[in-house]
Amino acid sequence: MSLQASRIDATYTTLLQSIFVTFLAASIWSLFRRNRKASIPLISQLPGPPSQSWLKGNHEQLFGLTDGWEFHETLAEKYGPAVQIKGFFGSKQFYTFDPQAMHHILVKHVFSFTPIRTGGTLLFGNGLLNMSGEQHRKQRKMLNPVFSIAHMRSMMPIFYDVVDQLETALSQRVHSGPTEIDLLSWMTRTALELIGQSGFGYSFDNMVDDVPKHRYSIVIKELMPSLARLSIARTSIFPLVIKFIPTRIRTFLMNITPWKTLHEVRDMVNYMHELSVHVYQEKKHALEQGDEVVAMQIGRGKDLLSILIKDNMVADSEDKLNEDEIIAQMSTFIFAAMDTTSNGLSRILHLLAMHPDVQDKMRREILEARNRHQRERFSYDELVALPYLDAVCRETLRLHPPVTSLIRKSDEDTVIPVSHPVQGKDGNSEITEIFVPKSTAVVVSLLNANRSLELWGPDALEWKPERWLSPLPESITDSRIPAIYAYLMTFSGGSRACIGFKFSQLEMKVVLSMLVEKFNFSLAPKKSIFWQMSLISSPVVDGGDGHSQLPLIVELA
Ligand code: HEM
Repeated sequence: MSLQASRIDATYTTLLQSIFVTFLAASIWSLFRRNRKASIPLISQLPGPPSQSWLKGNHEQLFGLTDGWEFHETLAEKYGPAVQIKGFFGSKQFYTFDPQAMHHILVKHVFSFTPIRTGGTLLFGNGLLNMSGEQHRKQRKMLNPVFSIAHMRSMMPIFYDVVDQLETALSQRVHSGPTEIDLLSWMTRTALELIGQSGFGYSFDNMVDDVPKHRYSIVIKELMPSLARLSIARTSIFPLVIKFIPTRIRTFLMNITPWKTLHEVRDMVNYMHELSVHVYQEKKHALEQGDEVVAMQIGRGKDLLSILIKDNMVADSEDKLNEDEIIAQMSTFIFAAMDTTSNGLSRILHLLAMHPDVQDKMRREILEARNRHQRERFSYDELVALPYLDAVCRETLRLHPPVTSLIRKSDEDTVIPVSHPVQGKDGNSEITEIFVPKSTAVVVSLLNANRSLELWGPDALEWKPERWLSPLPESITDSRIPAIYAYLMTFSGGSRACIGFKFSQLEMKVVLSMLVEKFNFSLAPKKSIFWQMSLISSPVVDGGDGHSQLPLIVELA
């Protein structure tokens, strides 16, 4: 054999050996993974409540208007932080408030879990709430700075102007003595006006009329009930239609479908979109005319939209958002900001009415600070430095998060770890991670995370603002809970966490500091208030007609 032939032979043998070794390693790895996968506990091995029916599973209990609270409490008490619940048609769902599992779902693998939304892109276009992956990252990059503390500070005058109008409206209604007022309605008007003026430099409401007259205020109130009437078509048929049928054919089909509610929703969505386009065009036009013109507008150029348009103009081309994306943020912000904040604020007012001692203490703190600073309007720093006001806000957002659960769908097979071993439903096994197959619904309970006895201590279910005036227990500070704010899951965590949480905090503090100083709030006789659980929890009168309201007695303090 020639030297060259034997070299070729040796190379050939080495190549074959390498292929064999690689193949062997891959087979062992795949066998190991398969065995590991097979040995990872499944959702069905987790403890959980019995299903109400094969068709609906635990769905109605999970979002039950009246019994939802009890159901969530039972889940935490009886089954712990990693639970098996049932969805439609016997499907298995994973319910959790375990810190490590939440970290996996909301932070580490955030884009492998798609949010299941009420209206999705149909309602709010390509706004932040509906984006995922790279597109979401790009929008967040442009929008995060818009919500900076510096911008919140510069919005203070707009906040005060709106709340001044609220204060005047309430004063006029109580000048002749204690009067029953539906404060939810006023908090909703205030929240819409605040996001209108400081979000887009646009006024929706003069805050004078008994009921708001602007069509947007009416539409935004009617939208959710109308969507609810679209029922199962909204969650099961519409996503498929959006995915597979082009927009033009979709619109044609929608127009010829003889369904009144569908047409009403179409008209509302079109109207909201047209208004957003109109506001955007006006803002852009004003910005082109220069700072002097902008300064004369409602937002004085300090509103979120003006800041976003200006930032977007000078952004690198790969970071720039297109016009549709900017316009879509307007409905997104209104939807995300209005009912969350107004119900949060209403909850605080309700609790203050139930606890006059807390209300008095808060009023004393505000009056003392007013004397100390000798000014009609607190500066940003003075306002956020009021400890008791802060404690009342935090404690209410802890015990009563307006959004109680987040619902996600897993986009791939995944293994979710938990912080502490969970006892399997057989009573013997200790589960430290759970195999969650692709397309499984995952429910993150913000409510139970905030109320966990293990994390917050034995008094976790009590409303105690004082807990925030001394150091929190190590069980919560060391828990590695993935919260964006004060160890509370109220605003979620990770890169999809609430972008408006500072805005909302500020809004609450401006409203409370002005109202509690001026007015006294007490419970209306013979009207017991019940908070119903839905997408965003809201108050109703027990035994009433079921419409959301918060009647309280208001009088000058
Ligand atoms: C008490 C008031 C509020 C609460 C409890 C709240 C709660 C939340 C929660 C839990 C999320 C996460 C939703 C999810 O991942 O499925 C979220 C997201 C969001 N919130 Fe808030 N929010 C409040 C106020 C606001 C305000 C005032 C704004 C705007 C000015 C706002 C804008 C948004 C936006 C745009 C998102 C989507 C963020 C993203 O996907 O990147 N929120 N909010």
